[in-house]
Amino acid sequence: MFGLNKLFKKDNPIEQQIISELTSFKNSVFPLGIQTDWISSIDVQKSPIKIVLQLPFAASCMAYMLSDMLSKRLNKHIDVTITCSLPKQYQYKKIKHIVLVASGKGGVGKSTTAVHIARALQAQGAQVGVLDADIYGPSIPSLFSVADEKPTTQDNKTLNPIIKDGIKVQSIGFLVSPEDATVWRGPMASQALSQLLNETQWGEIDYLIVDMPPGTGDIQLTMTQKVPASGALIVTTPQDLALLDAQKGIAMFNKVNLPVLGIVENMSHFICTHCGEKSHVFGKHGAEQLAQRHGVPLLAEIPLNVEIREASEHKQAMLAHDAGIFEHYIACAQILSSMLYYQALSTSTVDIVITDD
Ligand SMILES: Nc1ncnc2c1ncn2[C@@H]1O[C@H](COP(=O)(O)OP(=O)(O)OP(=O)(O)O)[C@@H](O)[C@H]1O
Repeated sequence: MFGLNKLFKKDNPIEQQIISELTSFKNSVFPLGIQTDWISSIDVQKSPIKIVLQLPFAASCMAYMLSDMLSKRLNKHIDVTITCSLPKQYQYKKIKHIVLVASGKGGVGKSTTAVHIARALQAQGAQVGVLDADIYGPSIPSLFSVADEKPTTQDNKTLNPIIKDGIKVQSIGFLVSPEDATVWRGPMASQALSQLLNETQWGEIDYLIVDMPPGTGDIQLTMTQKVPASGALIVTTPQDLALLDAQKGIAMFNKVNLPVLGIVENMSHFICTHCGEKSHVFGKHGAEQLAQRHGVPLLAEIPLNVEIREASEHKQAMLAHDAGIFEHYIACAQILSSMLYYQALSTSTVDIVITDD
């Protein structure tokens, strides 16, 4: 509460109103409001009024909506800037969070989703890595258009990740041919994943996104057990078969007590570019019902979209940050990042001091 006293001692009424609006603002990214110690500065002398927030998760794109909300409420021109600085709590080496991206069924857009969520986290100020553990079809190198590159080594023991657009990329596809990897059994695959995780020079990373092989069998289970992850994201399409397999994915993660952070429904609907009509090509409400049944959030409903397909197939072109469709990934990344912050907060040890008074 130190921050609150410090800030409220200032007697500028506009400043006080801004603080009060920010701390009482709640949505899915700020479920408990904006804490006063996240407010770095408020400059009411400037026009527009400048506010700087430093968040412990990656949600800098919330700045637009907060600027708009405050400008309307105070009837003044207010400009919010957000930076991201995660607490220095490491889950593994210098990695703060590891998130597994999984799907029960192949071809639902798991790798595409993993890549764009990674990019959305990075676009919001986080340091991000992507580890491609999909032994059946490692597509991350081609999605980042680094398929022809090979990781280098300085000490002949560890590998440097490939760095693309500021994201550190490592893939099983850089090291073994897919033909060799598809015949692996669980222990070999999980051993390869551990090696890639341990023997890559990740440096300091906020979020390591792991693209898992599709399916819910022995291989995926042993791989999950080998990685000290914060949680898993399940990607599915609205089709019955995909949903059934997504359910098996939830059961698999429950079995090993790994929190399912949420479900992403990919190819959720199609919006006609001519008339704007929304059609549910593969069915409706399936992922929503699945999420409700298992008490996990539905983090995004990503449309079937030609820009997404072209971005992954034209290899040289990733989905541009300013493409309208990218907003779906931004929104998903913000909630994911906020959830991970609150999850870590609730699991970190609290020292209880009992005093006489
Ligand atoms: N929302 C979308 N709209 C249009 N095309 C998409 C969308 N999501 C993914 N795709 C396309 O679907 C194909 C499969 O995607 P992707 O490789 O990401 O699936 P996957 O689940 O990782 O597959 P697997 O795990 O079997 O390798 C790709 O051609 C990709 O461009």
